[in-house]
Amino acid sequence: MKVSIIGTGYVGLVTGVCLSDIGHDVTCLDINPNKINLLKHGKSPIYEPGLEELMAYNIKKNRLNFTTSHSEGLRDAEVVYIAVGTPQAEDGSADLSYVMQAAKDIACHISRDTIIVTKSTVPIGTNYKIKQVVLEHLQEDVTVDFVSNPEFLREGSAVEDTFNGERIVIGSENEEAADKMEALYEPFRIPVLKTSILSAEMIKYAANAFLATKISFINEIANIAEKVGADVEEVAYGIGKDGRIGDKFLQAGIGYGGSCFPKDTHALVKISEESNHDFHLLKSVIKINESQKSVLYQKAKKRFGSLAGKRVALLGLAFKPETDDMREAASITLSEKLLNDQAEVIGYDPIAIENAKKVLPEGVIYTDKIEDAVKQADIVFILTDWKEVIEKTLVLTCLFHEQPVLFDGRNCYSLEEVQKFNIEYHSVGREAVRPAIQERELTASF
Ligand SMILES: NC(=O)C1=CN([C@@H]2O[C@H](COP(=O)(O)OP(=O)(O)OC[C@H]3O[C@@H](n4cnc5c(N)ncnc54)[C@H](O)[C@@H]3O)[C@@H](O)[C@H]2O)C=CC1
Ligand SMILES: O=C(O)[C@H]1O[C@H](OP(=O)(O)OP(=O)(O)OC[C@H]2O[C@@H](n3ccc(=O)[nH]c3=O)[C@H](O)[C@@H]2O)[C@H](O)[C@@H](O)[C@@H]1O
Repeated sequence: MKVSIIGTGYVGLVTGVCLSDIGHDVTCLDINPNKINLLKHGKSPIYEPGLEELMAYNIKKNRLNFTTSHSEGLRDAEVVYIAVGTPQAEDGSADLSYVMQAAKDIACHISRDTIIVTKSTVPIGTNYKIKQVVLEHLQEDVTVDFVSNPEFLREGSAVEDTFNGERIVIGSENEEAADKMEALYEPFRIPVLKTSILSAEMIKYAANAFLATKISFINEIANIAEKVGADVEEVAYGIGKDGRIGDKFLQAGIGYGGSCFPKDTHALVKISEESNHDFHLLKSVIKINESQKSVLYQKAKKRFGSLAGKRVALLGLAFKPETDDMREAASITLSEKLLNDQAEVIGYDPIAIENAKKVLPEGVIYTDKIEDAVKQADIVFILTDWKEVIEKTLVLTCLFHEQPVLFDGRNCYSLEEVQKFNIEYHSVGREAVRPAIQERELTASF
């Protein structure tokens, strides 16, 4: 099928590349000329495992094109996806200006019967607004159908998730359009769920809100576990074995970040308010997450009193491993707090340093070697569980520091493993581990 995708970000680009890989003729359109220029040269503007290779393969097969031109990008398209950003507006709601602009652009440039598919995460009822805008601006005498097709991929495994998703949601009020979309996705062999447009839009927000709730729930359990002497890793394992609870998204840590959970939870609170409903639960989830981002800072303050003059290494700056996305990363909150306390901050990330420089406060220094970050620091914080960070941090901290103190925001190590090292180790929802000598001194003083 001839498919066009508006917006070549994490969702639009991955969707376009994967649809071309299953044989569709795909054109990706973006208003950012720098992105399109890179893409035309086979370079991905984002770091996403496997994406660049797949892109190169399909460009070569001549079924994947990139353009900034609406007339070129939308002409002859049978299916047009809207995959532009829906960032958080100041009042917490989703900013729909990019979506509505895309809707106008489509209306002005399509030249045949088209299905307009909204992949961007949009508040319930937005597809009707898109329909209104399109019909107002339509230039040709063509038939347009509307489908809500929310996206569930995760950054860092976006290609893998697209090929192996657990469901594809197709919200439509037109059976023929829904069938056509089902046929388009058929080669993926992923179960298709056909719903109303409004339900499809709601499924997306409900899914993200539920996952965010699981994370805040386990983080609260972690905070209590520390106080009562339980171990959150054991607790998560124990409750995750119950099939009704499930073992996923129970990793305690420094809270969720990223481009979606934070903004989508706020947007759903706003949607609820507009429907005269007070979503107490979700408001608490957001509040818990905000305070959870400071957990390592609080622990370090408690341990050292003042952090002034201390150099803190932040290992992992991106909001999660395998991505260069810095949106709502815990490193932002932490570096601000540390610098405010007159601490020095040295940041390391295997991929995200260039993006980090654009958003972290002035004063943060960077290194592209984890060894340097640990060596130059007085205190080490693990913020993102990159494979390299897990593999090297414990050993490097012990190697370079006379009295090593490690604050682990992702519970990368088992306590048994840590006990083999002469290190002071603070993690989330578990007791602190003290070095053997310090432990002996503590016992002797009683
Ligand atoms: N990032 C993710 O993992 C996921 C994102 N989503 C949703 O998908 C949507 C897109 O998210 P991302 O891909 O992260 O956004 P992004 O910010 O990475 O990319 C959006 C792209 O749209 C382009 N754009 C904006 N207006 C345009 C226009 N009028 N014409 C052409 N291009 C235009 C921008 O230049 C940018 O390249 C959002 O609604 C998001 O909530 C859904 C699931 C996963
Ligand atoms: O709508 C979206 O954009 C996407 O949002 C999330 O995907 P993403 O934000 O890319 O990454 P996740 O793996 O969900 O992680 C989000 C954050 O939660 C944190 N997290 C995740 C899982 C967990 O158990 N604990 C935890 O703290 C991660 O460290 C990260 O900061 C959802 O998982 C996707 O299904 C959804 O499509």
